[in-house]
Amino acid sequence: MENELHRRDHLGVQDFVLLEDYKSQDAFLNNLRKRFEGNLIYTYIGPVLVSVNPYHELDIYNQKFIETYRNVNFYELPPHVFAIADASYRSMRGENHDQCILISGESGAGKTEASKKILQYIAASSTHSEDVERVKNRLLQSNPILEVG
Ligand SMILES: Nc1ncnc2c1ncn2[C@@H]1O[C@H](COP(=O)(O)OP(=O)(O)OP(=O)(O)O)[C@@H](O)[C@H]1O
Repeated sequence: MENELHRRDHLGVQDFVLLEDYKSQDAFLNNLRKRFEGNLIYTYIGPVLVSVNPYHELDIYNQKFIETYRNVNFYELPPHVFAIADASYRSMRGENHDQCILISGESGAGKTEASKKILQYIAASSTHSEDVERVKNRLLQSNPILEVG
C-alpha cells in the first residue's frame, strides 16, 4: 500500500517548501493545480496541510488508508489528513497532553469534512476499553453539531 501511495502521488511537489521558486505565488498555485488535477488534494507546507475541496468522493479514507497512516512518521507518506490526525493522536498519548488541530478556510472549503475524517481516524485508531468506546461514540455523535456550525 505504501508503494502504491507513493506511485500515485507523483505530481508536483508534496511539500511547498520543496518548490524551487517557493516565494512565487504562481509557482504555488501551479503546484496546487497540477496536484488537484490528478486528484491529489493534499499538499504540505512543512507541518501544515493544505487541502483543496474535490467536491466528489475520493477513495482515500477507507480502512486500508487508516492502517497505512497509523504510527508512520509524518513525512514518510504522501500528504493526508490522516497523517495530521495520527501525529496529533500520538503526541497526545506520548506527551499525555491535550492536542489541537486548527482547521481554517472559507465557507465550503471542506473544514467540516476534514474534522469528520480526523474523528473517523481517531475513532478507528483508539483502543477498545469501555471508557474509550464511550468517548469515541460521543465524538462521532458530534458530527451533526459540526454540520450546523
Ligand atoms: N475531502 C472531501 N471529499 C469529498 N467531498 C468533500 C470533501 N471536503 C468537502 N467536500 C464536499 O464539500 C462540501 C462542503 O464541505 P464542508 O461542509 O466541509 O465545508 P465547510 O468548510 O465546513 O463549510 P462552512 O464553513 O460553510 O460550514 C461537503 O458537503 C462535501 O460535499
